[in-house]
Amino acid sequence: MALVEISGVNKHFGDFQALKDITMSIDQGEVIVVIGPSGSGKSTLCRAINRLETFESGSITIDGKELPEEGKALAKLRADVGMVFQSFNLFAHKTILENVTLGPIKVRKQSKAVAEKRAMELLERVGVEHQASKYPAQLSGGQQQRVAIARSLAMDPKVMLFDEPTSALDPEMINEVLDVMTGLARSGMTMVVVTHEMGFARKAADRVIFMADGELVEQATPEDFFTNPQSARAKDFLSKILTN
Ligand SMILES: Nc1ncnc2c1ncn2[C@@H]1O[C@H](COP(=O)(O)OP(=O)(O)OP(=O)(O)O)[C@@H](O)[C@H]1O
Repeated sequence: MALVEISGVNKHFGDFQALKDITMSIDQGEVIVVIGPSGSGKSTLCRAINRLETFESGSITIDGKELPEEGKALAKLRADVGMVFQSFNLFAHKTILENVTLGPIKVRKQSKAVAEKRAMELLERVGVEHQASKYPAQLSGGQQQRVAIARSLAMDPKVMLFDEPTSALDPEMINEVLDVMTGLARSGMTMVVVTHEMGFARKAADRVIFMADGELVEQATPEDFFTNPQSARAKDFLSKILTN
């Protein structure tokens, strides 16, 4: 069975249909990169996977379990699904180390010593271990986003969702975050990444999902998608981003 099963998902904002009958599955260890024009529903799909967005019909299961709509079960599910946003969403009044240990201590009931040891390993993995005692505002955007990745990893998620993780970064910081994500992809983490970074899609994706107008239009390996897109909409999208 696939780790994530998305089946017939429909989502409206008022009269506007943002997701149209989305069906797809994600295997353990698979890296999915979701691309498509602005407003095509990529973020909405990503957010539906951990119920930051509700949807009217269809189902999403993670590890065979249907997503609960609210309450403790939903909190547990969210702990299993790491999410990294465009805005880093770190706690401003907590140190970097506290940002990473908070979830494991509160939700996973780890001791402070265990949580701190693991947090330091993760901060080292993303290259910001020397910043552990600082506060988020003292770090660059790229460093803060790497802390956000470490914070998600500290919860030992089954799947990691990234919603345009480099869009808010200055150009020189984009690669340092993408390098961390590429390492994570190669380590076997199951990942769904919404991004406009086509280089990352080519390098790290097992499968590219192309969305347009709320539909899942195409899915293929990056090599097939970028060299031989099938639909007119994908060809049009690629011709625009290649000429920009
Ligand atoms: N909370 C909301 N209320 C109303 N409309 C919304 C809301 N969130 C998203 N939408 C609309 O749904 C559509 C899909 O939005 P979504 O953010 O999923 O697109 P996207 O493909 O991620 O776009 P981008 O690449 O620009 O981030 C857009 O037309 C957007 O305006």
